[in-house]
Amino acid sequence: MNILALTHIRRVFADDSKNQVPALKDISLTVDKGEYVAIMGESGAGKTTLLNIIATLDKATSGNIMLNGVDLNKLPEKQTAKFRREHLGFVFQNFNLLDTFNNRDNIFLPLVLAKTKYTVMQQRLQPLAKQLEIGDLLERYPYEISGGQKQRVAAARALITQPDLVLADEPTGALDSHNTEKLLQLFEKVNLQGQTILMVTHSAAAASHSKRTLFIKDGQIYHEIFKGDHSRAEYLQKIMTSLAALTSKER
Ligand SMILES: Nc1ncnc2c1ncn2[C@@H]1O[C@H](COP(=O)(O)OP(=O)(O)OP(=O)(O)O)[C@@H](O)[C@H]1O
Repeated sequence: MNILALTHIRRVFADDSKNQVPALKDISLTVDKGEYVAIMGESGAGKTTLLNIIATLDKATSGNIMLNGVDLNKLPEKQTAKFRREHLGFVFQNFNLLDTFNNRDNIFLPLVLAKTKYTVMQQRLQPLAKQLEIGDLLERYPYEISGGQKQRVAAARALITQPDLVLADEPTGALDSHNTEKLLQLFEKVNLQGQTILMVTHSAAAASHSKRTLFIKDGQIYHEIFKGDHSRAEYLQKIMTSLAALTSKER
């Protein structure tokens, strides 16, 4: 069953001199429930534009987009924030935690906005905090913890609503190798538990934790590869070969 379906999505921006910039030309893709998809491509290929449209932060110029049976083109403007909160989880490169709230309240924020009972919030947090190794950090503030810890708090905030889809934009971009590995292992684990994940990354190593990698070039899907029965090392090799082809001047 697919949770996300994009059909012939185009996004054209008008730049300062009113020139048309076709950021996405004709994107069709589906993501099944329980998939873990990485999106790669050179700078300017259209990855963020694509993520913003899926995140309901931007609207396509044309084409259809369905998320869990909801036509996002028809979602009234007033309902987008609520829809985002209830159906999507976000993990960003720069964490986006609020320094005025402690870590527990940062994690609870989407549930507070959804008027969830405190006991339910606590019940959901307990196993997550254990899995993410942040149990001892909940009373501290974001500015009192490390980057890796911040990203695990942000992951808890994304996962606590049990969203249909987690959207991750360069989630390991600001992390050292140890914390990168830790976060990627966590993503793999929650994906095995059924969480659907879509992750934009510039890192082939990060993409090799996914089950499928999509390559975008000039606003179009250029190629996709599946992990299938390959080992992580073999999958990584395939990703790197595809990336080399993607970035070579002849193509
Ligand atoms: N608001 C905008 N107005 C005009 N052009 C835009 C706008 N946003 C993006 N673009 C253009 O659309 C294209 C795709 O941009 P996008 O940010 O999606 O690329 P990206 O693949 O995410 O790049 P990066 O890896 O550098 O973040 C680029 O040519 C960019 O300059």
